[in-house]
Amino acid sequence: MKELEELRRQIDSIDEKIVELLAQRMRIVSQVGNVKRRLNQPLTDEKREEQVRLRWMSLAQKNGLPETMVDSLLNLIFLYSKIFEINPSFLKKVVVVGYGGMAKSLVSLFKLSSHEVIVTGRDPYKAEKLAKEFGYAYMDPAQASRWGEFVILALPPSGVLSDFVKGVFPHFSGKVVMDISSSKQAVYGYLEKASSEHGFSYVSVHPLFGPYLYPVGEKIAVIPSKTTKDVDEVIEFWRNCGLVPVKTTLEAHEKAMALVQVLPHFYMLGLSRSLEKLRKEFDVDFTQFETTNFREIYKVVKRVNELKSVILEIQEMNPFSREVRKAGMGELENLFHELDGEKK
Ligand SMILES: C=C(O[C@@H]1C=C(C(=O)O)C=C[C@H]1O)C(=O)O
Repeated sequence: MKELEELRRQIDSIDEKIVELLAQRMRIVSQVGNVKRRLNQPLTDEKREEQVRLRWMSLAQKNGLPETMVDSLLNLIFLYSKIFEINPSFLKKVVVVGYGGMAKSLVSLFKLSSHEVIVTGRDPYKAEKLAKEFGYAYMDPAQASRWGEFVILALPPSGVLSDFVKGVFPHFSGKVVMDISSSKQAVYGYLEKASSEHGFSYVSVHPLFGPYLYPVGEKIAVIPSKTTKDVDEVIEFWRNCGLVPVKTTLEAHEKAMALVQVLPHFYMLGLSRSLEKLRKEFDVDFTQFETTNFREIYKVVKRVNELKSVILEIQEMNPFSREVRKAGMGELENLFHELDGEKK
């Protein structure tokens, strides 16, 4: 017991040094950012990253550490370096309307990249609670919208279409307004029209990740509209938050989501139901026998069930849903007959 405690004390003291050194590295990275801005150079320097990587690899080899470990650590360090290099003059006043999982995920990113943030929403208490968690403040929706430069509608489509948001439209004038819905069908045309009536710049975005904290390195789809003034500024903003922006069109986005969300979710819901049905029929607890593949698959099945309301909403709203589900069914049937045929 004593021996374990002593070893853990040593680990704690080393961890302290690692964190201090990382902080020191990030402070210098931030100075590099200043120099690059003065010299008008891009923040990412792939050649330099390659040199750093080679140097780490050789140091790791000398010290008996696996290359894969160095690789993962460096990927993370490079990612965060970009955030620490951010142009302070690029920092934005961001209003987050909403306090759900995705609102929280985005606020955590904004915090990481030092943007100024106000959280607002229909329920002031819930909005204030989220704001305070990250050291930010609440303002009422009208006041917040006048204060902000970027307004993020982190709401489900029903929220975007509500009278609550409609009432705030007049205060969006001159701002950049973004929705984050995964299915754009209901909201895109509506917000585009509102933006031209109320004089705001509308850009639709879709974070391609779930409601997790600090989703650095994940992708975000960016869909300009007729009223989008400066899409490059928006792309730069999301890049500076540590995300990877993917510029696209409404149609390409909906088609891609039909393949990336509608079809896999459809299969997963079907799999979930079949498993439940067969579990009863066979009277067997399959979870005791899970294999490596099954464990991964079942994790997804469970997540899909947890997010069922959002998932059903996407099934309902994506304009290509029916077509994609039909194709999916057809292929399952083909497969069924093929496999049946092989048996005979
Ligand atoms: C810090 C720099 O900026 C970026 C971050 C790097 C790093 O973390 O080592 C390396 C290259 C750049 O992409 C730099 O150019 O030195």
